[in-house]
Amino acid sequence: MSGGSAALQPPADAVKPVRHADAPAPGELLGAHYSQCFGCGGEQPHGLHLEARAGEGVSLTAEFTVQSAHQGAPGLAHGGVLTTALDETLGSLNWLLRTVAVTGRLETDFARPVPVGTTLYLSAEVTAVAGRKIYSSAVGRIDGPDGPVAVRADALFIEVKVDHFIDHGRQEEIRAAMNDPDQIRRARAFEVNP
Ligand SMILES: CCCCCCCCCCCC(=O)SCCNC(=O)CCNC(=O)[C@H](O)C(C)(C)COP(=O)(O)OP(=O)(O)OC[C@H]1O[C@@H](n2cnc3c(N)ncnc32)[C@H](O)[C@@H]1OP(=O)(O)O
Repeated sequence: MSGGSAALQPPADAVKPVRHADAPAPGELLGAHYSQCFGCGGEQPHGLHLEARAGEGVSLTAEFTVQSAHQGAPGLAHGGVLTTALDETLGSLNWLLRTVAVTGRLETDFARPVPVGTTLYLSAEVTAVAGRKIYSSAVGRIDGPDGPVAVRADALFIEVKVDHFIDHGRQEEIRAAMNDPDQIRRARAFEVNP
């Protein structure tokens, strides 16, 4: 992990993250937080369909296979798509804290090109928490979970209230998500602390 710029260094009063008592058990799939999410949703034909699995502590692993719709250069993944995979993986960590948070800052290093058809093996952890600020890091490897690092990222997520989404999201989608009779799906669409 690269450590990131000064803005991504936790302050002196930062504390270790605490896994929520009801966080999914290590090894459990987290599932999509929202079916229309470009990162993890099942109803986005060209989305990443990223699958995240809880790890120990406040960590997780995730996988995503690069499709032809994800190209930048011929036969290679677009860098922004790889950053999306990192963002989604890092964002999923907040479910283990049961905290509603959005990405404030995300810094990505691209270490190797990633060909179409490649599965990216991601691992991520929350490193520190300071008030509303959640610091986390992720790496993505190719050729297997222990293969060479292709991408890495450091991020700062900022805790927000659910109103953040209700105030800023398009009403059509907000209404549909809030009307979902599945309580867990409804909660997870907004990463609500139940
Ligand atoms: C349906 C979805 C499901 C939820 C998502 C779950 C699945 C994951 C999906 C991937 C995640 C995403 O892509 S989320 C979507 C992309 N992100 C966004 O749309 C966020 C857009 N930005 C914002 O709405 C806002 O800027 C906020 C909420 C991030 C911050 O605004 P605020 O609430 O007014 O807070 P503010 O006072 O400015 O900042 C609080 C503290 O954080 C620091 N801070 C704030 N921004 C930064 C920054 N970029 N770099 C460094 N530090 C920062 C401030 O200095 C301050 O530190 P101090 O003074 O306290 O020390």
